[in-house]
Amino acid sequence: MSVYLHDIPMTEAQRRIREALQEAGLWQVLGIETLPLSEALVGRVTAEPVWARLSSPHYHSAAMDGFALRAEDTDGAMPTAPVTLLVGSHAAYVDTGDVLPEWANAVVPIENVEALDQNGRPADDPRHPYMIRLRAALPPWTHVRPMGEDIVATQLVLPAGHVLRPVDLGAIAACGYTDIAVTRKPRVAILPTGDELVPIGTPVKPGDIIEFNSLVLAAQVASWGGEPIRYPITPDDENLILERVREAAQESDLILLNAGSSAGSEDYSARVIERLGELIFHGVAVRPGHPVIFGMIGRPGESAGAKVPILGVPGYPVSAALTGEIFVEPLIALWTGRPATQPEEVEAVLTRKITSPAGDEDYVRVVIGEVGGRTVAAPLARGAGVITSLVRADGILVIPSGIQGIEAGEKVRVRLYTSSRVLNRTIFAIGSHDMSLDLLAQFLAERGLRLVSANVGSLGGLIALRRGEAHLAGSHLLDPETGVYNLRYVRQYLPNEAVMIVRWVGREQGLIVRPGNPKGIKGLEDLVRSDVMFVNRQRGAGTRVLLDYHLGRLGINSEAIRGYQQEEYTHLAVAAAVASGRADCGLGVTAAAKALGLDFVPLFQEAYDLIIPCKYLEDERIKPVFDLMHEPRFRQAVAQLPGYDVGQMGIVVQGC
Ligand SMILES: Nc1nc2c(c(=O)[nH]1)N[C@H]1C(S)=C(S)[C@@H](COP(=O)(O)OP(=O)(O)OC[C@H]3O[C@@H](n4cnc5c(N)ncnc54)[C@H](O)[C@@H]3O)O[C@H]1N2
Ligand code: MOO
Repeated sequence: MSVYLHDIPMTEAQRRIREALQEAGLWQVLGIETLPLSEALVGRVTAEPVWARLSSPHYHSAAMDGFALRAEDTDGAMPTAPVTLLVGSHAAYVDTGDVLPEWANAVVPIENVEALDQNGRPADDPRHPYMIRLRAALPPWTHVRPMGEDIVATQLVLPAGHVLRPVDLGAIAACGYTDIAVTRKPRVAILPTGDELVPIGTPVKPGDIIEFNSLVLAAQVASWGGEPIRYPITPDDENLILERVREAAQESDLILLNAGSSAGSEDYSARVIERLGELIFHGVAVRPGHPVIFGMIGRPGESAGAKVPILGVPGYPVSAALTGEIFVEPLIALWTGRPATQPEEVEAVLTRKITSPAGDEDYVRVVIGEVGGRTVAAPLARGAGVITSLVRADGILVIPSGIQGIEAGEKVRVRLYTSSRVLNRTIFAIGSHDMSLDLLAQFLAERGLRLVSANVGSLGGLIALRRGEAHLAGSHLLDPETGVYNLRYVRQYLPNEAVMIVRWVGREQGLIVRPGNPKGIKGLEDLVRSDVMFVNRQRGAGTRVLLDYHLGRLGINSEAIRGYQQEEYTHLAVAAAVASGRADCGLGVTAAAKALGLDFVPLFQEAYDLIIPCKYLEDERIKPVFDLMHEPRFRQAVAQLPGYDVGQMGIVVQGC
């Protein structure tokens, strides 16, 4: 039977991995080594319990600088009836940590005694007086650290399977050890493959992909307690890949063969594994990451039984990173003898409907906020190539394989990447994205706050506010009848919610044209020229509304515009259409033209407002947003963005 790209359920994949490793004698800790405590052992796992050899302290020790004495000798001491003790026979000076004299059982701090000379006058050297006078009695063992206060010899200090932290090393040394038995770090070979890959730092041309999966996988392996070995890029050549894998099998405990896992003409991973050993599965019903491969190959130069597990890690960066989390982390946990990581989970309300492929376990990246007493989760981009979806993610929502989707408003469980404490310091914005919000996020971070934004367009933002799922929404919806921004839409979509509309920025919209503006395009009037090809935004986009509004005012019939029907979904996609020559111009923001080195014909200033429910105006998280609107340093930073105007920032369009 061919196992080639046939998805099996996750539990079946886990079972096959376990059985293959059990058979190879690898379903256990890989090895134990005894290392000096002076080596960097933080993150290593104890291989055996640590039983104290010594007590700590291992003698009765003074806990204060002062005088050791017998507590009984101070009985009856009072402010009006002091007790005097002779130094030498009844009291002895000690520093903190000194051995307590055999005969003593308490220490009085030096500042609590009168140090006197033979004549009862203050002594010249208070540490070596003739006698001391006390005006309070001391109970026995006052200011003494008795032997074993910290650790009693024979006591369990740390169990086996414990991940060492800096403080643990101190306790181990204190209880009499110089070295410790820890589990061996699994060596994980990481082999990036692909003709299109170029090393980090190489100037790129179209088709080149900066090789970074090996960087991510290596960092994951190191952070989980393994020892990564990164190999150079191997081109898409079956024999070269085979040679590299063979080489890696000699020096590693696990091989991660990256990319070439799917069904493309140059996807060799499965074949290479078959040639070197046994292909155990190819395809698991998880998204992203479904073409993952697992096999066992022989270890060259060793007995026939010696095997090395190999994972074919899918090439798409999100798939690669998640494959690390799902498959590699538990193996490193097993081999190092620690429990697998159990992420903290929260229950959250989903802000947007998501669909999921039937039969697959689906890993949806989400951002999370605490809004109006509820925890809400907004899904991020789903593409397996969108590494920033993992960078931005606060957690992962796993949709089980039997479920084909989840409706907005349903409760879901999310595995957290971000600590739940941080979520309380998060402002959750849903709506139209604007670059100035990225700056706002930076300035808020200086104040210990996090701004998380989910970009769903202006209208989507108003709907999120209506459902109580955001603290604020950015919006730039023009009313074609009045030429006023946002007001009418807010009344229409939020009839029962008191909200403030505050002007945030003015943004320049204009025509994105090729460098040097070869067609001499000056305004919307030029769109009807027979030699001009236009590219449009999709219906419902704020920019499309703006275009139609101005065409109407100028009396231009959209049917006369060549390319009016060509629709793109983002500013950057419009710019890309112009850059490639598919269109001569399109309406968009300055920044999109700049990003692709294009020219820009400024036409209109549009308003981008923040819509904030009145009930959040007093929220500790929202106040700094208003402070920043008036802070010169912030206004200046926004004004420096190309095509931005902050002249009206902070003006209240509709108050509470
Ligand atoms: N006919 C099918 N095609 C694909 C399937 C399928 O089931 N049938 N699955 C898709 C899925 S899902 C994934 S995931 C990918 C897996 O692809 P491969 O493992 O074969 O990897 P490539 O095609 O070589 O690369 C995919 C993508 O990732 C980039 N990449 C690869 N390595 C690196 C690296 N080290 N650093 C950064 N980026 C990397 C590569 O350039 C590609 O853009 O297959 C789908 N196709
Ligand atoms: O399922 Mo593929 O693994 O990322 O998109």
